[in-house]
Amino acid sequence: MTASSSTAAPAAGTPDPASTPAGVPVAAASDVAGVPVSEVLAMGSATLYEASGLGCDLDPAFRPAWAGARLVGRALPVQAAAGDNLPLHWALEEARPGDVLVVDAGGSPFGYWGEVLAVAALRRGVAGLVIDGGVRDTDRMRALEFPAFSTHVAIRGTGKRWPGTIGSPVVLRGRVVHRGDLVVADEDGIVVLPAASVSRVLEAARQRVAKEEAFMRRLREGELTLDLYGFRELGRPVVAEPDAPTTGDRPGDAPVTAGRPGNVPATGERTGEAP
Ligand SMILES: O=C([O-])CC(=O)C(=O)O
Ligand SMILES: [Mg+2]
Repeated sequence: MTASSSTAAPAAGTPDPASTPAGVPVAAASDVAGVPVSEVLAMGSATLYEASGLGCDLDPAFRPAWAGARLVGRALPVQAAAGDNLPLHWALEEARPGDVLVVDAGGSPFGYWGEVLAVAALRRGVAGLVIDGGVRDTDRMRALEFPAFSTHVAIRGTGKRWPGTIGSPVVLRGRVVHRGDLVVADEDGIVVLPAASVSRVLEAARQRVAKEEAFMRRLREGELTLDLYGFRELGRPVVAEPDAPTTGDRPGDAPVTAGRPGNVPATGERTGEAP
């Protein structure tokens, strides 16, 4: 399930230990609970989001710990206290191959996770980490090709006082994540799909990909998105002539060469300008 820009296609098998350049075992699989990993990664989070029709995106504050990180897996929700990563150590025992640890750590800037936990996670087939909190050792995680997504990169260490919860739903910045939801994360963002929606969303995403591929063939031949999508009826902008003079009064003023089209409301119009 782990994948990165340098891992073009996940190895076949569930899990199929491979070896990173660092010599650390990596679990990779061609599918997670029947979901084709390489196809889903190729679709990407944005296509899945659009195809889903669901409010399934996580807050854009979640970013990959290293460029090219991406993952597909089943959510294993973990609740941790601020500045305490004890539940993450327990979660590595609970996790099954193909799981993604989805951790609510309250958004605190601590180094909850790093190289040591990544090595342990890879050995157990964990597909990656999503944490509302901090990670560290990011260059080592890149070398390990362990995909981690977090709201902070932070070096401050954590305590071990509260073992937390594992497997109960967590709320990440307003989105509820249940155990077994499908998590897809890449550089565009993260989607969390309810398990019951996955086959419908994948089929809708396939149709969207096919439609966009057909559109892109036509765009390469010179057609415009305005016509392909039927956007012309939605309104026509005021377009200044390339050599039209500006008013010259204030820097940044747009050239004024045409009137307002009939379907644009007059509210917000600045006074004292040419019609
Ligand atoms: O030690 C920790 O708690 C987090 C960390 O840096 C690692 O896993 O390497
Ligand atoms: Mg460390």
